[in-house]
Amino acid sequence: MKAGERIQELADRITELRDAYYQGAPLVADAEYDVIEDELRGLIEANPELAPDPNPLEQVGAPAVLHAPIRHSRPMLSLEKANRPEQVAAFFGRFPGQPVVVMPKLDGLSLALVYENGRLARAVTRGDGTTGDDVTPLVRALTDGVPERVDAPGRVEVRGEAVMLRSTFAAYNTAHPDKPLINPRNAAAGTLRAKDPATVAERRLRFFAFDLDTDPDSGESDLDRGLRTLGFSVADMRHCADADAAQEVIGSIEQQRNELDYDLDGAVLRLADRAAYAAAGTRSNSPRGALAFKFAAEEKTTVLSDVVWDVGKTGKIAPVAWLEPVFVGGTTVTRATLANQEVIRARGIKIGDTVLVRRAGDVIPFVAGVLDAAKRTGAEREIVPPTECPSCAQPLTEQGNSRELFCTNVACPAQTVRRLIHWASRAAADIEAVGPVWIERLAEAGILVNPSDFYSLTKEKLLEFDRIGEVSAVRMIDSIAVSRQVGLRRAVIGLAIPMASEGTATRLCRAGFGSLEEVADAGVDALVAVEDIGPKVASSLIEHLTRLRPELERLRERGVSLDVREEDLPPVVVSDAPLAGKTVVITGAISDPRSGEKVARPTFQRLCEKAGAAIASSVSASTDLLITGADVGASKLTKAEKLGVEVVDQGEIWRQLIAAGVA
Ligand SMILES: NC(=O)c1ccc[n+]([C@@H]2O[C@H](COP(=O)([O-])OP(=O)(O)OC[C@H]3O[C@@H](n4cnc5c(N)ncnc54)[C@H](O)[C@@H]3O)[C@@H](O)[C@H]2O)c1
Ligand SMILES: [Zn+2]
Repeated sequence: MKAGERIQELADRITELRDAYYQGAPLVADAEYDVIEDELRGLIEANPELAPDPNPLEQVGAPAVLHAPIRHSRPMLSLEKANRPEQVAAFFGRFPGQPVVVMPKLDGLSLALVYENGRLARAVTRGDGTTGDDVTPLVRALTDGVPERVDAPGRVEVRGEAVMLRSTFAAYNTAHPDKPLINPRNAAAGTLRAKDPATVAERRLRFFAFDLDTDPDSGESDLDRGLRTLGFSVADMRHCADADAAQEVIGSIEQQRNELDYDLDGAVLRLADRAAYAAAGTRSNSPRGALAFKFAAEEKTTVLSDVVWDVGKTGKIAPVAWLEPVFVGGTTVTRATLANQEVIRARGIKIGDTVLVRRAGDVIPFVAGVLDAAKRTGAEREIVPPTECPSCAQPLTEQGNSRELFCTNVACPAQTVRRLIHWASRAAADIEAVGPVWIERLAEAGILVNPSDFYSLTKEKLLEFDRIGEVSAVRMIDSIAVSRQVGLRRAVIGLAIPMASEGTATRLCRAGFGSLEEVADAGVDALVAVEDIGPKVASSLIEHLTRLRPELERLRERGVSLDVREEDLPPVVVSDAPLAGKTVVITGAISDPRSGEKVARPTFQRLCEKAGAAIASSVSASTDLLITGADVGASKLTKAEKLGVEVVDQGEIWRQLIAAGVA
């Protein structure tokens, strides 16, 4: 094909994809759309004379269907993209000596908030960049972080991103299996397209500011400070003196991506000084004073080749998608969850479909839906839920409004294997040397049925199997022996009692229960008296521990400890506790200065607790100390600095712990 034809083809496709995307019904994943833009950009660079007219690469958004059009005071643009360090260096090269901030590129939709004489006058979407939609009532009703008043005279315009938090997105999809949202970005955009705020009341959004327009003679010259002074939550901006520093911050934002409660698709570099940013001017569709560094995609499309119904440790039968391998969220994904039959029905998914796979954060990958149903050939097959257990062939029961399927046969072989694997897992007995494949083999041979059976295994028994040598057999037996010290907390986890979470196990220990038998004998009232344990969790504990009574006896007979372990008890605070009353956050790698050995985070936390500290997981205004180990990420430090939290090196804390006799 000639370049000119290809250029036109790509331009048409981009227009089509943008229209669909900005109407809330994308046809492809963003990463795939970006590939098409990149190809077009490359072709136009090589053949400038063949540039299409109009050139979609010089336009912003799509000519939206506007209900209440408002013209922007200055255009709301797209951003120039980069994905290589040289491009970051080139950006710094263009603005020698100018301070630059690096911040996350939030994946939501941009809004312009206009304040007149201190009052919110309008909230407007980007639209086609020149004209957007007035969405003030929806923003007022649904978006957190948009103050009604700011302390500034005249006209002030604040721009930023409205996002749906991942937690809001997940909670909404759990509560509404019949009408799931595709992803947080699409959900945010859809929310602000609603006709009536009441219909989308559970879809709350959050606004993070990243741009400020005020009377040039007044206010702060630094963007971050200017926005904070007005009372906004600001995209997390970090000042960087040079390209190396910026590249480091970009790396740390990408690394941190999984821990954040919002989607981000890159990092934005921008001149920190407002006047310098304005003076840099714009290109046809992007400001010159900013650059977007793109991260690896968390969503891709691929073909759903089959669906397998998997029996879990509690008997839940969950649909698992088998996918053509796809690189997403930093790994190659071949399996993803489809949640339950309601979700499959609501998303209209069939075998053979091209589906959107999302792998964001630490959540297991899931199939978010079919994007382009027009691509169907007719060869797709319905996904039919089973009527009997794929493992034991017993009839299934349906539970809850998402109609989850359960096999209630306690002797179900698949459940047995899952429960054994769970018992051996890290969070429970941690039988490191006996992996899932071995557990399955031993279960098939009838040697393993209950967790207690691990503890009557012998080296001789293992050596009867094919493909196992003396060394591994000994390793397996040793590993099982060590796991006899499992203790109350991890045993509760390992027994996979429905509704009892890891938190439940921790709280039982801290509430003073001395053993698993004590919990089993406690009665509902005593269990409900424990913090955060409700009547349902309490009765599930009693029901299952009563059923498991003979198993508990067998475990005891075989030398397994079901008593509370010292480390799971509330810490006994030493007298003259050096950290008494302090809320501390620990970050970085910790090691004992006396031996140089690495110390696990929970162990160090425990020492700090004994020294009187309360442990928090993230830095906030109520944090007293940030204790830093080796290799500390920039983000926590910046945050501590901003909030005025004292930062202390681990060396100083170790000195205090040792002096107080804690360590
Ligand atoms: N799937 C599809 O079919 C399809 C179609 C069109 C576009 N898209 C996607 O939409 C995006 C298109 O680019 P675009 O021009 O709309 O946006 P962009 O990627 O060029 O980025 C500009 C936008 O980034 C946002 N942003 C977030 N954090 C920011 C920050 N800290 N500072 C400045 N801006 C920030 C703003 O909303 C701004 O409008 C791409 O990610 C593309 O993949 C997808
Ligand atoms: Zn079964």
